[in-house]
Amino acid sequence: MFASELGLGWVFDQAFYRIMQTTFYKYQGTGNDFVMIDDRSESFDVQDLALVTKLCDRKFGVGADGLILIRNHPDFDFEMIYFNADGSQSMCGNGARCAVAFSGFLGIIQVKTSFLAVDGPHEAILKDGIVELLMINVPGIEAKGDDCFVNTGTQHHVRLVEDIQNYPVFSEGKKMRYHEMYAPGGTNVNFMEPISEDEIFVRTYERGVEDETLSCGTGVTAAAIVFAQDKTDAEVKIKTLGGNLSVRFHKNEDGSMDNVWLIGPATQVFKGEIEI
Ligand SMILES: N[C@@H](CCC[C@H](N)C(=O)O)C(=O)O
Repeated sequence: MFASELGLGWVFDQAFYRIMQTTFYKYQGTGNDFVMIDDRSESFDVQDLALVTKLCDRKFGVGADGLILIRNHPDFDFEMIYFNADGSQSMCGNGARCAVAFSGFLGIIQVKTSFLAVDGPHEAILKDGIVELLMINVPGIEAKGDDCFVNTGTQHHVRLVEDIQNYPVFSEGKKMRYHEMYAPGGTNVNFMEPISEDEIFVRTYERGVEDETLSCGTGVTAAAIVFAQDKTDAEVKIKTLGGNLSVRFHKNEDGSMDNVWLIGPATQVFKGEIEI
């Protein structure tokens, strides 16, 4: 209802309307796209999952694979709060790279940053539109039949396949995403094919989007770790449907990984106003 309907007049209508407006930005990292909101005022209601799903809806909202809030934190440059398109929360590698680029745009950070995400603290370097993101340490690779499972801040099943361009990512991904061994939370599902001795192609079915996305940062990190598991210091190039990324890591004697870096572009696409 407008204020004028309450007899308060046009001036109050304008004030009331402005209060409802929030600026958002759209970012993409190798085609994984996000609604990005500077929420340092903490005015976004994080309990309002219907609003998150509405904003991410590609027909009725802005349209995105996820929504990210940037908030202040006493011990870090900023905190990233990430929601999948269905309102669930997790770590997001491409989202974190976009959050770093957005924080640079907002003037919160310059080149180096340390910020907090749901899986813990991260460091990153922002230079010429490329974000190098330090991921959490990875405890190791678990065998899952012929496939593998790796936690790179969130859950990832990884399968080696042939002819990846024609692989049924949606149907096979959906099967593993809901497989009983991952119940009740489920998992993201990645399919990878080696291109050369240091390059792979990766396609991902993403939990929370419930579809294949053009790229998944934590997913390609998991795939790179499986691919180069025999190396002590690895550098893997990755092609996705949405562009190119790279991952480097150090493998310890106990099978764990540290110094895990995800590297690639993060780009602002447009800016708009929404009523929330
Ligand atoms: N696209 C993300 C992964 C998002 C998290 C995932 N959907 C989950 O529920 O774990 C990325 O770039 O890492």
